[in-house]
Amino acid sequence: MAITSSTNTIGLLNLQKNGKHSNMDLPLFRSSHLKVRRFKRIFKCASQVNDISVEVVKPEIDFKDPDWKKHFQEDFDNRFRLPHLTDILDVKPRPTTFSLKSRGPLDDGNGAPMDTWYGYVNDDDRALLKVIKFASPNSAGAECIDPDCSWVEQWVHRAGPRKQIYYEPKEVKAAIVTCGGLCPGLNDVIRQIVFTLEKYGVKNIVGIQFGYRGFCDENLREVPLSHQVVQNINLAGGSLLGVSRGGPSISDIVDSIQAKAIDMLFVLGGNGTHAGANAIHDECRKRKMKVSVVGVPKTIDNDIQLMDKTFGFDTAVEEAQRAINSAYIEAQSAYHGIGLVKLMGRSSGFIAMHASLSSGQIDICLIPEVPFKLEGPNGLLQHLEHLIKTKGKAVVCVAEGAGQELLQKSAALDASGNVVLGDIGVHIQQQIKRHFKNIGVPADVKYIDPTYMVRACRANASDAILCTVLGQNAVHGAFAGFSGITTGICNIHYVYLPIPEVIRSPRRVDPNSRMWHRCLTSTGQPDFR
Ligand SMILES: Nc1ncnc2c1ncn2[C@@H]1O[C@H](COP(=O)(O)OP(=O)(O)O)[C@@H](O)[C@H]1O
Ligand SMILES: O=P(O)(O)OC[C@H]1O[C@](O)(COP(=O)(O)O)[C@@H](O)[C@@H]1O
Ligand SMILES: [Mg+2]
Repeated sequence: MAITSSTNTIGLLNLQKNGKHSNMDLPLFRSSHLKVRRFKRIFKCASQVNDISVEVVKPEIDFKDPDWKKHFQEDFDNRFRLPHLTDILDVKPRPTTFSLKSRGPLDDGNGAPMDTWYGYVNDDDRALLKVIKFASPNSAGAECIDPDCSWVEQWVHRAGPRKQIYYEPKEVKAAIVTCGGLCPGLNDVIRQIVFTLEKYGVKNIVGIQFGYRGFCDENLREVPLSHQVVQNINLAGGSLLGVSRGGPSISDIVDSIQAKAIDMLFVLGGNGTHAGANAIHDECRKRKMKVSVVGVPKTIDNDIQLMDKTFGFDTAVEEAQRAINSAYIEAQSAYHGIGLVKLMGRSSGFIAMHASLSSGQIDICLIPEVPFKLEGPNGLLQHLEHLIKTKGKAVVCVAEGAGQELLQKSAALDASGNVVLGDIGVHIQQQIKRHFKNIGVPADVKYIDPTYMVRACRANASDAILCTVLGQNAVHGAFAGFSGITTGICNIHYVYLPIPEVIRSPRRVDPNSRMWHRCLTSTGQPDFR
C-alpha cells in the first residue's frame, strides 16, 4: 500500500465500481466515516456510476510506533524521488552549457559555465509541499496524517538549472507534443521550451503534430522549431502544433521515438496526457533508451494534484468574467431576469468557484463536488423563486460536471476514454423555465455557454509568466537527466514532481475548504439538499 500525502492520505480505499475492483487513496481523519460518505457521493456524481461500494483498508502506519514520522518521511522521500537516467544507464554528467553570464553578442551559449554565476539549483535543494500546520483535524480544510494532526515536513525537489547536465546539447534531438483539449498558454510554453533548448545549444528541435496521434500518422510530419518559428506564437491562443484526444498505443509511440531518434520529449497535457507520458517513460526505461520525458501540466480545469494552479486557469477565470458580466446585465435588464452561465470543469469546479468569487455577481454557484437538488423546499428552484421575489433577478454559474446525477446517464466516452457529460446548463435552463411557468410567475432566462471562448484565448499576463517558468524548468529538468517528471508551482515555489504523484486522482474543490466557504459567503446561497 502506498502511504501518500497527496490528498492528506494515509489510508487506501478499496473501491468496487460496476463489479470491478480498484484501489484509490482516500483522505482520512477528521471523521473517516464522514469522509467516506462524502467521497462516495463525489465519486458517484463524478463518474456517473451507481454500483459503488467503498471499504477503507486499515492504514498501515502504526501511530503508536515512536518512529512513525521517520517511516512516513522515508516513504514520502521514496515516492517523491525523481527518476533519473543514471537509475538504468551508465551516463556521466558534464558541465552545463547553460549560463546567463553574458560573453558578448557573438556567444552561441555553448561555452563552459562561468564559475561566478550563482544561478544554479543544487540537487539537494527542496521546497515544502505543505505549509500550514493544522492545530486540529477539525480546522477548515485540515490535511492530517495522524489523528493528532502532527506536523510532518514533506519536502519536494526544487526545479531549475543544474551545474551538471547529462546530454551533449549539440547531439540532442528534442520534441514537443501538446495533447488533450486546448488551454490558454500552450504556445507560451512551446516558445519557452524552444528558447531554453537553444540557450543550452540544442539545434535539432521538432514539434509533433496533433498530440500523440502525430507520432504514428504518416500524414503528420515533424515540425522544425526554432527561435524564429516560435518568436510570436504566444500572441495567439491554441497550440501551434495542434492537439488531439486518443491516439496510438504506448509501444507504437516509443517505436516512433526510437525511429525518430528523439532524446528529450516535452509533453504538454493534463491527467490523461501525463498518464501517457509516464507510460512512455516506463517503456523507454524498459528498452534502456536514453530519453528524458518531461511533462508540463496543462489543464484549464486546474485539476492536477499538489500544485497551486496550472497554467491557463487564471486566464479562463478572467475570460469567464465577460460571460458572467453579460449574464448579469441581461438578468438586470429583463423583468424577472435569470442569467445562467455554464463554465468548464469536468470533475472539478475550480473555474466556476473562482469566476463566481471574482465577479461578485453570482447568486448561485454549482460545482461537481457539491450535489444539489432542483426540487423541494431546499431546492435550487425554490431559492430562485425567492431571489426573483426579493431582488427581481438572479445569476447562476454552473460547472459542466455539476449535477450529473440529475441527467440521463450516458455510456459514451470520448477518444481518450473520458465520459461524455450531459449538458447540465441546458437542463437547468429548461427546469427553470418549466418551474416558473408552472407557478405562473414570469421569468426571462438567458443561457450563456462560453466554453470554447474561454479556453481558445491567449494567456493573460500572470499565466504567461507561469508558462515561461514552467517551459524553462522543463528543459532544465531534461538536461539534469530526469525523466518521468513534471513541473509545477507549489506554495509559490517551482518544483519537479514524479508524474504518478500528480495523477493519482483529479484535484477537486474541497467543500470544507476556506475557498468554497468564501464562495458561499459571497453568493449567499443555501445548501440545496
Ligand atoms: N491512462 C492513459 N494512459 C496512456 N495514455 C492516455 C491515458 N489517458 C489518456 N491518454 C492519452 O493522453 C492524451 C490526452 O488525454 P485526455 O484525457 O484527452 O486529455 P488530458 O491530458 O488533458 O487529460 C490522449 O491522446 C489519450 O489517448
Ligand atoms: O470538447 P473537448 O475538446 O473534448 O473538451 C471539453 C473538455 O475539456 C476540458 O476543458 C478539460 O480538458 P483537458 O482534460 O484536456 O484539460 C473539460 O473541462 C471539458 O470537458
Ligand atoms: Mg483529462
